[in-house]
Amino acid sequence: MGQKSVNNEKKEKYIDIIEGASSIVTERFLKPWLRIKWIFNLSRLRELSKSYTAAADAFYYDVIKKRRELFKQEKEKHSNQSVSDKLLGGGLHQDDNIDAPRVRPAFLDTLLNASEENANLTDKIIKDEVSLFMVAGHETTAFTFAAFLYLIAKHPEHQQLVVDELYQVFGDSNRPCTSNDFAQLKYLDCCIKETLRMYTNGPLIMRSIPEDLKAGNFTLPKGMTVFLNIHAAHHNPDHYPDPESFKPERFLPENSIGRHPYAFVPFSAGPRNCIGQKYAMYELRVVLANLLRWFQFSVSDQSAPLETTMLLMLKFKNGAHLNISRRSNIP
Ligand code: HEM
Repeated sequence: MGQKSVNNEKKEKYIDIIEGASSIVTERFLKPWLRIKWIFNLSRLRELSKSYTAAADAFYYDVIKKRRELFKQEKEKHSNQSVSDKLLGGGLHQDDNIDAPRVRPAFLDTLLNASEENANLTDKIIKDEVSLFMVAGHETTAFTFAAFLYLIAKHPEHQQLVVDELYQVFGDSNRPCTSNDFAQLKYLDCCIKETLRMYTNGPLIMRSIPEDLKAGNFTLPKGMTVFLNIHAAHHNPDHYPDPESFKPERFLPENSIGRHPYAFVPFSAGPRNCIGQKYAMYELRVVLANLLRWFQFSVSDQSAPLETTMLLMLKFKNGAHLNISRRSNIP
């Protein structure tokens, strides 16, 4: 959002708010009668939900206010130049190289800039967008990083294959990984995909049906809300034999021939799929490539179970505990 990181106290408060709000959404997932408005309003969750929403809104409005102030200051400083040119780095195009060292506009800056010309883009709308992106963009990638590192730590033979691949691409150089390297990082990609399959962060999504829909022998009536179980699709032995095992090689091109296009949908599919998919994959590849070049990951106890829980999204109950050491071959 173009913000320097907030202090720890604020960060912890924000995490508490999001976890509290997520637990209410999860409870309404699991107890469908709580999705009936008047029943929900009679429950203890209503007041709790209102207080979380108020606290979260205050946090987001504060982020927007501070950024808007900066916008104003910049405008006054460079009154004969467009604010966006100064604050956003200027002259950006969709197809600019993402690795180029020029300043790219933060998402919030783009919205603030647009709101200067369009009064319909109110702070409330901006707040809704900021909150959606903060929640959808943080937890998801953080969880996937943790799951990947856990799996790779538990399976040193696969970790070695990724490290060998990285060595082939980077050798002893310490230049950073960029999108130009992605085509050569095939096994890393397989491991990321296998992580997204095994630990699908959004295991259940919901859709409202706009018209009667035939599904096998059933007709689902128009207006019904259905759950789509992505976790189940990702663990279907017809598509993924031995589904509970970590086998990144399933995603090698030669082993993916004939797999149903919707058998792997960690970012969902269709018009409301994940808008951050491309960015998330970019972030995962760059960060994980760099981490594995410098550090080695292992687990102390191979047999220790890794418990997960659902709090709107999938989470580790007690974290994923890893041993990390520097690689000896660092130039
Ligand atoms: C590993 C990382 C990620 C995973 C697994 C993931 C997964 C998903 C899934 C499954 C959905 C669809 C939910 C549905 O169909 O109801 C979704 C939606 C969304 N994601 Fe992601 N996501 C990730 C990263 C990100 C990032 C980094 C951003 C933003 C920078 C982001 C922004 C969004 C937004 C805004 C939506 C809502 C789109 C809409 O409703 O039209 N996601 N994500």
